[in-house]
Amino acid sequence: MSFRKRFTLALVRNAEEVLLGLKKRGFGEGKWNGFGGKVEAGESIHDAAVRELREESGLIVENLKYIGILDFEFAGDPKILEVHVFTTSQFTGQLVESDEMKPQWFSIQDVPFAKMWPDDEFWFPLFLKNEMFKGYFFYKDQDTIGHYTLSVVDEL
Ligand SMILES: CSc1nc2ncnc(N)c2[nH]1
Repeated sequence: MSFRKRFTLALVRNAEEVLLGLKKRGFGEGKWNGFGGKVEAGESIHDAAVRELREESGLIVENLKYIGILDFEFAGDPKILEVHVFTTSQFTGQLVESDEMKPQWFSIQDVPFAKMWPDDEFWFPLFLKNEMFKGYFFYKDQDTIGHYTLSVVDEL
């Protein structure tokens, strides 16, 4: 029987660049990720996204725009990761490297997909075109997508 666990994923961007973090340990180690993590009990998904972004990058944001929902399932694991994706281009604060994450700006012409989760290559183009999306990715192992669905939506 599968069960869902909610996560957040925040992508900070400006006209030319997107902010990614190099995961230095744990799940997804060695990959450039968005910033995010678990939604704690009693916390709204949006508040969790704001908190995780500050904790992992040092950046303070008021408003995050909700742009997508991505469900991730891994073969043999009953836990489905329900990832709520947000973006913003308004932020304050200074980038901080933590023991978990090393933040770095990348040109949107040169997103390091080879060192990111494989699903990113599918939905990043929708994110960069400011489209809203819903996706489901089944991972056969941490590096291999077995099958997926991805669609542009008018509402989440
Ligand atoms: C578990 S699958 C996954 N894809 C991702 N893309 C970007 N940032 C993440 N943290 C991601 N996790």
